[in-house]
Amino acid sequence: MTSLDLTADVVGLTRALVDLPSESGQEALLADTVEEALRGLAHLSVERIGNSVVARTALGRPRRTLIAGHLDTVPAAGNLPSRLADGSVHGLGACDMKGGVAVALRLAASLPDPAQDLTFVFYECEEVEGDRNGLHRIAAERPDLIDDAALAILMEPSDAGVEAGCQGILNADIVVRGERAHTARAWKGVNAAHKAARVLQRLDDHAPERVVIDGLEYREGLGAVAVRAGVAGNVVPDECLITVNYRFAPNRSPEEAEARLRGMFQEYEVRVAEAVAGALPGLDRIAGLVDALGVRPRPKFGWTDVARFAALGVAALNYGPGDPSLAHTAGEYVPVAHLRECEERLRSWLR
Ligand SMILES: N[C@@H](CCC[C@H](NC(=O)CCC(=O)O)C(=O)O)C(=O)O
Repeated sequence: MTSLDLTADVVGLTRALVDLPSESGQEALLADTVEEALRGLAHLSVERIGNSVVARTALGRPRRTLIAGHLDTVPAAGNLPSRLADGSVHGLGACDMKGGVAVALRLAASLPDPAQDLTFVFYECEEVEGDRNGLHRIAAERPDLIDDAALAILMEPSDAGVEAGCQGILNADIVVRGERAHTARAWKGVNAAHKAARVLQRLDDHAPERVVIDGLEYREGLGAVAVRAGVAGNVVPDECLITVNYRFAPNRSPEEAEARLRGMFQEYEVRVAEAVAGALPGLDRIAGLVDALGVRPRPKFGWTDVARFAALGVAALNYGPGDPSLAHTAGEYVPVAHLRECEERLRSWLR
């Protein structure tokens, strides 16, 4: 098994993490490697839950801060192994979010006597359905490991600035029905794939809302991410499923988001697969760290586990290296300057 040297420079550590592939569901080797490295640090007690690793100090400080990063990545896109070019580390997960994980590991190794107690969480399956998420499992099985923090810092890519709150997600299928027929006598049937064009057009015409909360403008999004139809090459399809992904502002509940989607497609069956709340920015609760970092918070458009911490009553924010708009792209990278800046700023705040 590869060993991680947590005393090494954050750039080398980021590259080592990228070079240990860990698509969602396949994090075991990376989790083993992270666990082994953390167990070598006498000031941390380490627990393993599935393929997630939690490491905590127990110094009796009056306040505890939690720093978390997910170990998984989206599927590879010909972007391995890592490479260092133009002042950035390139490769699968470099931006989302092995750069952030490297910063957190460096902090775990280099702060034996911090001003606050610290909890580090490196977890599995963030990029997939919520019930597979490692933090979901920890919250269900060992809430004591994470619910005593006053603040949680998610090292999600946020351009080395603070992104507050996060938007909710709703995934659903819109079902378009037709009638089967032999394609040689297509006029006897109704082609559901053709009728689906009306749904796609409505989605294309839709102008997503912009919602301002605490001075931050959250941009909603609604679009098709898959279209499925087809019985056989000589059959007029009687069903077409259009899968939509709706990103809704954090002041809407999942129920409200669902009602809005159903209202927009009243004449169709809408099958909701998953609807997860976002998190309000909560700027008053994160002001201490935001002021110390000297940054102006921006809104987080992607869903992150700040929502889970908000539900647990723990104040949380996104602060990590990498441009979030590069997340999930084949060309993702993380600038070396962001890695160094995030590490240094967090270290001086925690020290
Ligand atoms: N359980 C969720 C998981 C999706 C999480 C993912 N988050 C990010 O990509 C954060 C990076 C960013 O945009 O800043 C997402 O928003 O898709 C699910 O249901 O898909």
